[in-house]
Amino acid sequence: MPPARGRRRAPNRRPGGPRKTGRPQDLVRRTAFDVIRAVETRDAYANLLLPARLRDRGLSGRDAALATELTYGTLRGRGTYDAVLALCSDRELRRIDGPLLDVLRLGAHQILGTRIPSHAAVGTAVDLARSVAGPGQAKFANAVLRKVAARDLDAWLQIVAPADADTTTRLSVAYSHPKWIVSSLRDAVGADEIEELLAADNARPRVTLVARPGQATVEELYEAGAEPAPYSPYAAVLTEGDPANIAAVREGRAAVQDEASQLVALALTEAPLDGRDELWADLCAGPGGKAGLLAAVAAQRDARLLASDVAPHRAGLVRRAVDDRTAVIAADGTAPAWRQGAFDRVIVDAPCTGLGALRRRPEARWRRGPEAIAELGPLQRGLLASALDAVRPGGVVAYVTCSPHLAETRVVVDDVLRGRDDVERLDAPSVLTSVAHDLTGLGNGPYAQFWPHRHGTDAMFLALLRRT
Ligand SMILES: C[S@@+](CC[C@H](N)C(=O)[O-])C[C@H]1O[C@@H](n2cnc3c(N)ncnc32)[C@H](O)[C@@H]1O
Repeated sequence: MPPARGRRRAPNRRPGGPRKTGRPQDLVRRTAFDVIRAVETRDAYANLLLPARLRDRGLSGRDAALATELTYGTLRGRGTYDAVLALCSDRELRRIDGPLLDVLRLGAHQILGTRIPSHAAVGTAVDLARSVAGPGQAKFANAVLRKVAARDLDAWLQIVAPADADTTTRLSVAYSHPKWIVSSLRDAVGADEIEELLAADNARPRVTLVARPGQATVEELYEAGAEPAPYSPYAAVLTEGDPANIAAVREGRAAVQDEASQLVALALTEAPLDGRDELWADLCAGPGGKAGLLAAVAAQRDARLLASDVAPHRAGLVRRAVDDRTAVIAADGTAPAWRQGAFDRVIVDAPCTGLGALRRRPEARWRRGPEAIAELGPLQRGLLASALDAVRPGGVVAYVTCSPHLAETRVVVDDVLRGRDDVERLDAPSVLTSVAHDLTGLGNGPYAQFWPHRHGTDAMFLALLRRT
């Protein structure tokens, strides 16, 4: 591996914001850095902020792809990179200023997680350190990153995550997940599959589209360059290109939506029901992914959907995803604005830790600790209880989370049902297999659990409950 050389100061470098006339490569790294900082300092979401920054800075094609890879890779690998950096730095990481530490993480990712030659990775990171933290810190960054570059990732992993370490610690460092998440995921998936799951969380997710029935077809998406998706009858996979370049997506007839999200919504529409099937509700609808699909299916069946979310701006986003036949309101699902027993089908896609979507939101793993589980529990139980009251006897409720954590999934459902004798559990895996092609591996029922490593989807949980 060639040694990293000290870089000369680039002409016209300003210590502040990115230079408009800079080399694209500087702008690419600066853009990744700015998004990583915003995630760190103001709880920004990388998947929302990055596309806006790429647009503002005129980055497209390969430059946009590199900025995306650097941003997501650094956020994803932070746990592993911090363990390596801690061994390469004579300062404790917590004593390093936030911006400089983020430059070091970005540099470590380029060195250990990409094919960028080490000397270029170190050099560009040192330039960035000089720009955001000054010349003295650039020297420090150079010294640290040259040590990082002395080994490849496998060699570092043998040091920071040795085979004889305690399993949770080893997996936590090797797969860059906080220990509490490793433990929780192992409780949910089992010891045999935990490594595959953690590895899948670190893989780049495929972009899946939904062709909203009655508005677009998968054939239309194939013609636009998408490919068949394995499970959902309405899904297509986009292997390259920007979804916004597809007319059906631009016109709101199709959308980006994970296949498991599509299937849990479809399962609600197909769960067996006696009698009337006219009025459906989505109690946690924002920003409208599942509501968009439910509204499209409802229109074909002459049913109507009420889509509600407690956050007015999120209810506003739902409005854009549904047709005019759908009523959209901002309301607290635990304090119903509707009469009890009003609906035939209700979905509660409960607010949760999002541990099932770590592929798409890599920063989520660092954002909250295990206390989030306890904080969300009462709300999840309140929303499910309210949904069961909102559905008529014989009607069906889907309880959904984008987390496989047992305390957010089966424990919530079991707790709520323990207090009532008017609910029966339907076999969610059977209903899901009836709406999907070739779907297995969802568990033995009555609940269903999708997994990134088994299905290539988010780890979505589904319970289907019928009022008696
Ligand atoms: C997991 S997201 C829903 C995602 C949505 N179903 C979709 O497919 O796009 C959870 C939503 O619950 C909403 N929420 C949180 N507390 C709520 C409450 N008390 N009543 C209704 N909605 C609530 C949040 O604002 C958030 O939009």
